[in-house]
Amino acid sequence: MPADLTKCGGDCSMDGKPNPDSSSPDFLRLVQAALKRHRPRPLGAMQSNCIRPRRAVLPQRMVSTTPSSDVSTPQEDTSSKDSLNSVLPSQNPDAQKKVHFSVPTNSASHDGKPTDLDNLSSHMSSLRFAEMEWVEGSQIEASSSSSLGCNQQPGFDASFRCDTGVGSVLPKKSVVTQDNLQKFTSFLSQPATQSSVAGPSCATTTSVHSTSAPMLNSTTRYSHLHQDGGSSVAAESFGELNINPRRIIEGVVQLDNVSMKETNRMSVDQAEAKVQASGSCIDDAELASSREGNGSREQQVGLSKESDNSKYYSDVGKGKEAVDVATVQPQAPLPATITSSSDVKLESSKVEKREKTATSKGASASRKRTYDPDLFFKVNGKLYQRLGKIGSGGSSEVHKVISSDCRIYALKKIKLKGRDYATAYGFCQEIEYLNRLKRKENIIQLIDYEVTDKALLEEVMKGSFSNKDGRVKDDGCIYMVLEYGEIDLAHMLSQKWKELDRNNQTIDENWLRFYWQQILLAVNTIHEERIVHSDLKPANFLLVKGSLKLIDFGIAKAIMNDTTNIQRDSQVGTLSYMSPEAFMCNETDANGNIIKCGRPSDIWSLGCILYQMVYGRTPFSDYKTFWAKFKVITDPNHEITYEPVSNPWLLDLMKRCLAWDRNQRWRIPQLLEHPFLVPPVPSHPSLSQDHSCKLLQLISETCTYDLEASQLCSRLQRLLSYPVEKTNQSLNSRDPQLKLLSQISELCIQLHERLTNTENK
Ligand SMILES: Nc1ncnc2c1ncn2[C@@H]1O[C@H](COP(=O)(O)OP(=O)(O)OP(=O)(O)O)[C@@H](O)[C@H]1O
Repeated sequence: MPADLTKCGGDCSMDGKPNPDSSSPDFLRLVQAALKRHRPRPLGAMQSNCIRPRRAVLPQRMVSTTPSSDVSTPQEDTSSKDSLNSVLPSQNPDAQKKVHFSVPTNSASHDGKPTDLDNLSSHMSSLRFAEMEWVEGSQIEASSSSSLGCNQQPGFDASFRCDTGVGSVLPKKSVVTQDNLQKFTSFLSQPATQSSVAGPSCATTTSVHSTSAPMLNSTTRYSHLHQDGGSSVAAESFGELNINPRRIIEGVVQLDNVSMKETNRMSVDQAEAKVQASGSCIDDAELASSREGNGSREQQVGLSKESDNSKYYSDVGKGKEAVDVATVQPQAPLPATITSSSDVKLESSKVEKREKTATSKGASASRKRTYDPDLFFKVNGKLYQRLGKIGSGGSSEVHKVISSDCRIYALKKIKLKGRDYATAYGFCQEIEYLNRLKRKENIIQLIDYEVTDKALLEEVMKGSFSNKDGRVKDDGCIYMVLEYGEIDLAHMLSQKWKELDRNNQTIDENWLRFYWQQILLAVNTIHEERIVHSDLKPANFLLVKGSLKLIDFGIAKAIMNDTTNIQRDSQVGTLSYMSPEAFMCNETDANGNIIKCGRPSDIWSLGCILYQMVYGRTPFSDYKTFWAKFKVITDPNHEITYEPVSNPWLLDLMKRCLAWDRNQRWRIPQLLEHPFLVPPVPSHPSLSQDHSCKLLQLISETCTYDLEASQLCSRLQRLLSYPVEKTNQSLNSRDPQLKLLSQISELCIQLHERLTNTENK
């Protein structure tokens, strides 16, 4: 079974029912005991999803406000071409990044039901995954078994309320331990940020370590994020001094064998002298940056005063590493706040000088290790100290890290060695998408990245893909430095439902509205960019500074310019959130059209998320195995069960998203206008005594599920109740009176037609 597939479950035991395959009392006792030892940390703790999904992008155009067929002929705006097209899957059919499972092409009948289960079965077994591994409710087993692809870390809690597709992996320790403290102080004192000779970051990463940064009690101390998304541990205390921490951090050139205190007190001139004396390759441009960044000596003095007060800083700075000159090629452009003013000052001659240095030193020198790889990651010459593992997907490990300027990030490391080029190519596409989504506030921000296999990266960037059959031989890795998310929606939901269960309550509608709207806005952002995510689930929404942001574009796909759909070679997604068409992708439907996935597929996943937010479980959580889910989700006649809810609009909303026919599903702009989010203005209290509106009230009550009729009723109510407010003019003269009457009669006719049509259906 492919490793990715194991993550697809997402169908961990979220509904609290025992997994029949793991119900051995002894086993459960052991697992429970283990979990009890590791209580989750609340906010600030790291999480991980245990069982991962797979998923899809679309070319640039406005999102249609009307649903359109996914099986349709080209409908998209062909004029909008973008760079992503060059790496579209259809152009590179083998480039499917994450192949979870592939349902045989002929295994489904036109109505979507599997007709040749034997074929399907043999196909699936050829992929070497067993049905039992998909048993829903096996979250705990999944968490504790690497065979299920969830490498839960010790010290993490794995308790769930529902099948979020995420292992609740809250790190027991997200702060630097005393043991690591010394190493970290050394890190701060060392020339951790090297000049990346050829990269764009080289001009910006003249390294400088703030000695006054509060020590690494990062979960509690980092107080606000900068624009680049990094959580600045230092920011809080700098703020007190009314000093721009960035300028100071970037301004002080850190030297080896110079204690932190000394460095603090060192003037810019002294720093320059030291740099020159050290024979490092930090050039004038960086020193210029140093000058500019430092602001004033007074600032440094202020800074050192603060650092003097910190017991942590008294014995640091005995760095052993020399300033390292990395020769990493330019890759991700750094965000504005990371790009220092030195960028501007870099003259072309100096850039050339750097490039020469880089070339002469050779590639091997660039990655020469002068740091402890167990403690640090190096990305484009910048060191990041590990603070703890956040989680691991089928393809990656994600770590919480801190940079030398005391910002907290998430670092995603994908090992490429042994992978086929098509898969590796797909991984690189995530970078492509994240670059495309830069500065989109509801998408996690990529701060920096490095692909150690330069040839591969070059191919992705050029959009070519020649080495289709080969495997990555080198010890290649992709490193992505990402904005750090405090908690994901899966864990938030898990905690919320625990709380609700404890107090015997149901979900608070305003809570629901708040997060649902953010979810919609985030997905709208990618849909507007013609990207289909394909793996929407609670675990892929991270809370960053109180806002939900979308992550994991590992299997996202771009919609071609001339279509509304993405082309897939295999089904992708997390089972519990997968749309019927995702299960049947590339099959033929009843009309002989090829079934494709598009934005409606994401809407289905959103429906599953909303359902889970409302009920605490996903719509198909009762169906435990892969086959049971496959059968029920692909059955157009299957009726999803909806328990009663107090707000009929909420029910309506879930149904709009979970319509089996993808053409019936609402698009995001419509969902954003749905009455659940934008409730109709309630009638004025006096209206209840107003007999003229009684009829409308009665009609409203009988057409709860008819959005259009309800809206017509409320418009009529408003016109009748507040005619002046509506017309914005006096009704004393005949003209406005007649105008109003004609408006009312028009609405009455529309309502009449609507109700007649509904009756006749
Ligand atoms: N920026 C981030 N901040 C905090 N946590 C993150 C961040 N990015 C990812 N994570 C966490 O790390 C884990 C793995 O991340 P991600 O889903 O991106 O990996 P992946 O390998 O692409 O997963 P898969 O391939 O299985 O879908 C998840 O639990 C996620 O919550």
